[in-house]
This record gives sequence, C-alpha cells and structure tokens, in this order.
Amino acid sequence: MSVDQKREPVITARNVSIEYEVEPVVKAVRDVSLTLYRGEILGLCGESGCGKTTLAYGLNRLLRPPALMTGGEIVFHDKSGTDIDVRALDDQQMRAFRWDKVSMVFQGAMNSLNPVIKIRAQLFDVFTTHRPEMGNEEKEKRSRELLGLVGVDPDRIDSYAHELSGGMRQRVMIAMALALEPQLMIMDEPTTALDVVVQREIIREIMRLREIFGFAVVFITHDLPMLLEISDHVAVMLDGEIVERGTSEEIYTNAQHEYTRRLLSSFPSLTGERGGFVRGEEEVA
Ligand SMILES: Nc1ncnc2c1ncn2[C@@H]1O[C@H](COP(=O)(O)OP(=O)(O)OP(=O)(O)O)[C@@H](O)[C@H]1O
Repeated sequence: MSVDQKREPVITARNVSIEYEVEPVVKAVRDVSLTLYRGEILGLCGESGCGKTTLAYGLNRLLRPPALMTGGEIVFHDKSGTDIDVRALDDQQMRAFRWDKVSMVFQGAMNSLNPVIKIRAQLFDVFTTHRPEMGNEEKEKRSRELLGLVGVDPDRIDSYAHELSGGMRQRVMIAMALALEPQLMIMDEPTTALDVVVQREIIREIMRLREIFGFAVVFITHDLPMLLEISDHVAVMLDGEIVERGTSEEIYTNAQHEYTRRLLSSFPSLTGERGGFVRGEEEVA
C-alpha cells in the first residue's frame, strides 16, 4: 500500500450522533467525527456499552429503531471519484451500496448462514443480487476462489453450513463480505466466538487479504493487545465519544487520555515485564 493511497479518504463521518429512542433516551454516539483512509485499519476500542457497535452500524446505515441517527453526515468517497452521501441513499440504493462498497462481518455472522442450504447457493446469492449479469460458470469460479482465499477447501462449496465448524462458517462469511471487493469492511468482534488459535488464523488471513485487495477496515474488539497489533490507527471511545485517536504506537507508548491509560493498564500483557510493543509484520504474518 503506497503512502499516497493511504492519504486518500474512503469514508468521512462528521459530527455523527446516534440515540436509542427509549425512555430515558440513550445517547449512544455523541458528535463523533472520523476519517478513514484507503487501505487503513482503524481499531475502535472502549469498554462495553461505549457505543462502538452503534457507530459501526451507523457508518453502514444498518441501524434499526429504536436507534436513530439524530445528526451528522457520512460521506463515502468512492474510488470512481464520486462522493456518496450515505444518509441520503434510498432503500434500493442502500442495498446496492452495502456489500458492494462497504461490507460487514459481525460476531454472530456465521449464524446467519442458512444451515440447510449449500454454501454454493449462499455464495451465488450474493452475485445473483449484485452482479446479475454473471453466469453460473463464473459464479462457481469466483466462489471457489473466495473460499480458497479465506482458507476453506473450495470443495466445501458442496457442504451445508451445518456441516462446517464455527471457524469455517465465519470464514465463509468473510468470503461473502469480500465477494464484491468492497472498499471498506467493518468487522465487529469477527472472531470473538471462536477459540484463540482459530481467531489468530482468521486475523492473519484478514491482514493478508487486506494487503492483496487494499480495502480499509474498521475493526472492533475487546482484545486491546490484538487491536494495537493489527491497527494503523486506534480510536478510543468513552461514553459515546471518541476521546483519543492516534497511531497504534502513539496510543501504546504515549496515551494522552487518562481513560486510555486505564484501559491499557487493564491488560497485564501490555504493561507487565514481558509486555512489549508487538506490532509488526513478522508478528502478524
Ligand atoms: N436496542 C437498544 N435499545 C436501547 N439502548 C441500546 C440498544 N442497543 C444498545 N443500546 C445502548 O447503547 C449504548 C451503546 O451500545 P453499543 O452496543 O453500541 O456499545 P458497544 O461499545 O458496542 O458495547 P459492546 O462492546 O458490549 O458490544 C449502550 O449504553 C447500550 O446499552
């Protein structure tokens, strides 16, 4: 990824506020502004309930009532050069935008695969919806390629989802999220439900795929050491606000906000004697 590419923004959020219209109202995201650059990994961290998921869903306009975006602007800077006002898209435009430009993998994504339908049909479905001109032969080729890319034996295309392990199903979901070569992937605890070894393997695959395809990533996890390791920039949320943002290294070595320092100190592996700054290709690869 060249430096120039990194300086080109892919999405900008300005003064975004999101509330849950319940009694009393929950101000889950307050006046958040952020810019994500092409190919960049932005890690979002902060304690449970600080608004990470709400913000991530807001970026992809996946919020459902009682959630309501009460203010702000989200602009997607398409690689064609067109700026897209995400909040102004109608339902049909939104369906085309999702998966195509921005895709999302969340913790329970693997459970959204239909257990009694073959993987082939579920992958084909993405192409049928978004690339109606694509013939079956090409769909088969692309689907097999995608499975290979995420480390699933392409012959598994003939399996039913219920025949696959959780890790494999989550990989299939990542394959689906990659299918249309989106410019941004939002990953909300994509590996949390899996065991640690499988988590590591999948994260490594995501990093490798990012190198190949150059998509940007918003990555959410409670695993702060891992987040620091994989992210270019880290944004720290507290009570719906971004209170600090910096490169992973800045956050790790020179956190300015008291809350960030507390968050870091809650991970002994980051502060203990054996802790060290672990980010680096050799660690990820
Ligand atoms: N459907 C809902 N109705 C009312 N309040 C909600 C709803 N969903 C989330 N909230 C509240 O909004 C705030 C932000 O929640 P959100 O899930 O975005 O936080 P989070 O940082 O992603 O948490 P976690 O790390 O636990 O996933 C919390 O106070 C939460 O209780």
